[in-house]
Amino acid sequence: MSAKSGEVDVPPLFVTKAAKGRAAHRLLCFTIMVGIVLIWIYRLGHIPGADRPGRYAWVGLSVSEVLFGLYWVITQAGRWRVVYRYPFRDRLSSTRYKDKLPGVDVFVCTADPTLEPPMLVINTVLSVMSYNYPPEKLSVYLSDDGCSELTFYALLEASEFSKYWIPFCKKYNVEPRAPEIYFGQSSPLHESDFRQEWSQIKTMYEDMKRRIESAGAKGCVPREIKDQHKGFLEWDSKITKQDHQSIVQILIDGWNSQATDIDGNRLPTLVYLSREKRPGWAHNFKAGSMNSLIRVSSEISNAPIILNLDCDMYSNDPNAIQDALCFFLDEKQGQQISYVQYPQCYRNITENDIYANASCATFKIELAGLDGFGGALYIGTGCFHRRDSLLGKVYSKDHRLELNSVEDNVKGRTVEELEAASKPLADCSYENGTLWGKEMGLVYGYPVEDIVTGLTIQCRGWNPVYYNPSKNAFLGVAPTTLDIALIQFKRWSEGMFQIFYSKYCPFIYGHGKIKLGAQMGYCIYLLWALVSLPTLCYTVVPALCLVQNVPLFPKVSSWWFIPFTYVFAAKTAHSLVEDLMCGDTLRGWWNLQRMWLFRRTTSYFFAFIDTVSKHLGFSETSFALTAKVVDDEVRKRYEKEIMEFGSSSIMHLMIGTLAVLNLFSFGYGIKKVVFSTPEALAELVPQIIVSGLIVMVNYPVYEAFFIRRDKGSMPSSVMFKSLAIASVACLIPMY
Ligand SMILES: O=c1ccn([C@@H]2O[C@H](COP(=O)(O)OP(=O)(O)O[C@H]3O[C@H](CO)[C@@H](O)[C@H](O)[C@H]3O)[C@@H](O)[C@H]2O)c(=O)[nH]1
Ligand SMILES: [Mn+2]
Repeated sequence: MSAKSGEVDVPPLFVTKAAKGRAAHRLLCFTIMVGIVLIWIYRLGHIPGADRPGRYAWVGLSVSEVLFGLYWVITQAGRWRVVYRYPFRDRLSSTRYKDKLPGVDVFVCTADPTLEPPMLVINTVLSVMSYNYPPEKLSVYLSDDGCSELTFYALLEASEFSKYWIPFCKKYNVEPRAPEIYFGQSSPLHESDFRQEWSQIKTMYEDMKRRIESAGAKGCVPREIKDQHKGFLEWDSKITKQDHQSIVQILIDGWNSQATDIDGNRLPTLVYLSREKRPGWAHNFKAGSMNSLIRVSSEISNAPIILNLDCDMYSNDPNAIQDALCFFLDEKQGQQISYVQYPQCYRNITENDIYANASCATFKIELAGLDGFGGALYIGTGCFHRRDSLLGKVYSKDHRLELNSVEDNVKGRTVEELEAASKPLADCSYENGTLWGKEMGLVYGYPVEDIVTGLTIQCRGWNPVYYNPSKNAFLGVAPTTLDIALIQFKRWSEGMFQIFYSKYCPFIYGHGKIKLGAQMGYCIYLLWALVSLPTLCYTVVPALCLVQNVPLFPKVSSWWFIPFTYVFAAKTAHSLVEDLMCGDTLRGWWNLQRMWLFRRTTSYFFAFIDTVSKHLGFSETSFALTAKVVDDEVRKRYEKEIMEFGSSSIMHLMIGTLAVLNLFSFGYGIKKVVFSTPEALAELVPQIIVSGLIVMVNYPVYEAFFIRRDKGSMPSSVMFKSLAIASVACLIPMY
């Protein structure tokens, strides 16, 4: 910067670099595109005459291939301009920024003490309370949509335990700072002060865990404990999850110099919130809870930076705040940055990731690709926000980060005064007639509140950042059964398709506000539900036509066979190489292919159906919470990477039926190979290959049908239904 402008030239706090190999990748894309166009030309030029069978099937496949091709073009937005971000944490620690560190409010959301056990929740809370960050600038808020006395009790215990845990963490620099994980990982070898303290803290932790879990088993908090804190008075006999007043309890008043740990150091502020719920009031799921958190925290600490976490996402890096601040505080580019999104990584991924939860390529490449177009997604957790942009402010040049401290904001008020002042902000009626949920805070009406909110923030002129550090900053819990995994994807794909169908459709809403690449990038996800249709067509039609000897592809010996083979091989090889480069195993990649098929034919398809039925007014938006705990037997199977089919859900029926159908057609194909002339065979070979591939991918389904006998195998009712539906389908003539 020139001396004229009066600013000093300072080294940047972060840099952005383009990924390597862009030219080679673009060349590959080009060849694939040529192949896709050739396929379209072939389809158009070879439609069977009205007198030949398979005309409709042909049209179906053609439409599918056009949709696949267009969708493929859209997905290129995630790979065209990949960029990586590199913050310089060390530069931030220079004296230049010492007194410029902003306050940080951490929001943790929980919604159900059974699906999200209090111990899990407080581990997350403890991990963020012990960040290497000045405690007087750090406040942690827990929003409990479950309004559970047990969760409150656990948080109260955690506030006591933190007085020992935080100094222990900082003194010995232990990691990670979620005690459950830490104590489960290692133990000090040598006799030392450290070891002694380690055992003390561990015992203390286990005692606390026992108390909390026994209260959980009884379903209530013991009387003698309840008498120790005024907060329990809120839970009278009438309270239920769906019907209760606002509860705000400040458990640690971090601005008070008396609130210290056992070594006399200040503690971060800790607040419990359960917003009001009343029958008949829409509570807008997580978005509603986040908006209450924004308001309540503004009354208490009002930090300019907000970190938003799901209750299962513990902090794995005690210095993560510093990294994120490098982006916000950078002199030149920081002003415009609205949020810094981290990838959603999991702690419980097995070696070959049977349910493909890790999505390496998505997190390592695609999201970084969207960032290249200025379209970094907000994915709901692991995200640092600027309070102002989250509140709905439009970006402007003279915007600055208010560096107020908790103390300034509290203005000498007592804990009771603050609680009383913030409760009304969490009441149902508070938002009436305001812009909350529309132009302020998180957007209401979509089960993926995060994606749509991120989009609106970008359209207001802000520039978010996607940052994927080599050391995971947060680790959550991934689904451990097929059903849970598919239901999660159903919620996502449904929510995203609803956005596509709304006024927020990126091509319309984002037009002229964000780059075309970013608009397309959003649609990679928003169109998930729609790609279920061509995928279903491809898994059903070639198989049905095969059993009736109706050819749908060019002969193997024809030139036209080449583009089909090339597009398939190039895309497959590309995804394999990409996945292996991202650190996945070969089996992991194979599992991903299976989950790709399962998700598209179940989650996305049912999401599509539900979206349409909602559009017609048959049903309402819901939010199916992802369970974070399963019973021991199920967990063991997950750890052994055995697929869990043990329920007769519609998802399983769909998967089973498609698997059986392709097994039939593949069997029929093999019979043909053995008994027919090469002439009669040549036309059907491509379909035999398609069915063969589907059969290979579906191997665990047959195993669950015919071989396995454990509780995670497919219920026999599902098997009989699948067999029946597939057999009937094979008898329908194809015209
Ligand atoms: O009414 C609700 C429902 C959910 N939650 C919380 O929202 C978080 C996410 O719910 P979860 O069931 O774990 O969903 P996931 O499928 O893991 O969520 C992903 O997708 C969601 C959008 O569908 C985002 O909100 C999440 O941040 C993102 O992690 C959890 O902490 C819940 O406690 C609430 O606070 N209130
Ligand atoms: Mn989750």
